[in-house]
Amino acid sequence: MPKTCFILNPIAGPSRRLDMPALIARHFGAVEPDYVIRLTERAGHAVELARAAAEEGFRVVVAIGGDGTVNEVGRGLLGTATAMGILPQGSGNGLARHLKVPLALPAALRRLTAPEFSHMDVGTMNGHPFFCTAGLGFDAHVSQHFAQAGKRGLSTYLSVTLREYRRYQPVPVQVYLNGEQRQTNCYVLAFANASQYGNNAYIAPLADLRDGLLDVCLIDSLPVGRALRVSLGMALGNLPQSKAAEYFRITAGRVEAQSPLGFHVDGDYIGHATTFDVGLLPLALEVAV
Ligand SMILES: Nc1ncnc2c1ncn2[C@@H]1O[C@H](COP(=O)(O)OP(=O)(O)OP(=O)(O)O)[C@@H](O)[C@H]1O
Repeated sequence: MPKTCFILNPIAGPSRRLDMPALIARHFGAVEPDYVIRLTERAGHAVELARAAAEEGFRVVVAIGGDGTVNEVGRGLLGTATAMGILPQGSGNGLARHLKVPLALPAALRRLTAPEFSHMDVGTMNGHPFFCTAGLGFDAHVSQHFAQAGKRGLSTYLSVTLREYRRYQPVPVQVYLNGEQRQTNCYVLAFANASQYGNNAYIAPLADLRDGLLDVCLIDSLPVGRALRVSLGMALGNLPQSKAAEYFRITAGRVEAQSPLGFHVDGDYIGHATTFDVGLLPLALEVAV
């Protein structure tokens, strides 16, 4: 059993009152255990906790939460010899689903007692690492308003999405991908390292965590008929075939927006900017799943 540090985000996901220490003890042992559990106290704290655990020599640091927690733990572990595990406790759990981590906690914990180790690519957006997806436009706009909603969970997310759909206006952008330049509107410009946003919403179903490439999904406008095709395509995992979105594969890209545009990494709204540099760090993070 690898020496493991669990980092628990107590606010992630739909509120549940699980006795996590007892569940972990059942699988990892309660007598002289070779693991610790540490709770985050604020946003950003998991980066520091993960980095400290790597310095203490833990072989695996497990993020207990959703993609925001995974992002923080992953950032803390970049450049260290410690692997990241995931106990999915978020609302969307995009990376966990992509990596086929069991969503049922007992099964996920069992796997962590003897995990498989491998490396995955890491994306960067204006220097912010991402493990699942990053994006500009409507999805970032929704992340921003979701963060301000005061409530979390899927139903809040869906109601914010519908409300903001009626208000959102796309922004003209210059996009530089694979040495080609194009002028377009950015309704959604998603950069996918993993295939989905979470909740099996497949924005880039062919994305591969180990191919050294980011899959780019461009949607330049979203009238109602196309919005329905995009939603269905994301749910069925056949958005590329539906022709409701355009796809590219890149190792690096740049976007220049005519006016400030919001961006997110791994579902968390970061801020607004007018230039965006996107890159990839091949196989930069070790994962234990
Ligand atoms: N103790 C804390 N108090 C407040 N916020 C926290 C705390 N610990 C972590 N956070 C923040 O909580 C945010 C949400 O966490 P996370 O993304 O893991 O859950 P989620 O949004 O429910 O799941 P998903 O991203 O899979 O939908 C993260 O951005 C993180 O920075």
